[in-house]
Amino acid sequence: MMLTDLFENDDMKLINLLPQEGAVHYYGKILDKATADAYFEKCRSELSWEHDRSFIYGKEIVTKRKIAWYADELVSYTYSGYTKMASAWPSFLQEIKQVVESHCGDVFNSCLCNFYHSGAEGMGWHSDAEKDLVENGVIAALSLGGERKFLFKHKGTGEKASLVLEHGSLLIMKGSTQANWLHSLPKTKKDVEPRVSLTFRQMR
Ligand SMILES: O=C(O)CCC(=O)C(=O)O
Ligand SMILES: [Fe+2]
Repeated sequence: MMLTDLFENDDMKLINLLPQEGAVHYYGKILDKATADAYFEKCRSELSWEHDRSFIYGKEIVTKRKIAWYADELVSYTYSGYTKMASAWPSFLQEIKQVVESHCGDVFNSCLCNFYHSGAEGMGWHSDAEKDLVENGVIAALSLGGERKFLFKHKGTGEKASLVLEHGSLLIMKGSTQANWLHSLPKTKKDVEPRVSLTFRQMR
């Protein structure tokens, strides 16, 4: 490595987990355990969790996983035949948003929160490139609770990458990641603790 390479990035521990056509940075644990524990508990008890619903091939799908959605403006968005309304930010979630923003240097105006009760719940292969999101925008995912594996698969070559999302950790997906890669949170037979992910997003 040349000396100049060391200075290309302010934060030297950051390496791109994707080999091509996108950028995924894992910051590791950005919260100490006590703070992460307290935020997990607040999220679990205070966010307005609902099952996610969609219509796929004319059939209504209700997820076991629960979601909650917050945004600067109380916008709604429609996908798969359902219109969802954003809620106003609880102050502790805004506090977390600021911590996340201070780490990655990007600014977010919404947060989709996921609650996985156990390893029997996960999220299948998808990318987050809805038309309501800024094109090639940044998504920052803060993980709280049980550790889970997270996978990436290239849409063209099928190439894979994976990592473990720890309690209190931050993962950033940016650039052309959503255009070129799918990601998933696989279900697991392991006895894992409940998990919350806070996915901060940039909406148009
Ligand atoms: O739970 C996670 O860490 C990721 C969830 C996800 O991919 C999403 O909300 O789009
Ligand atoms: Fe996603």
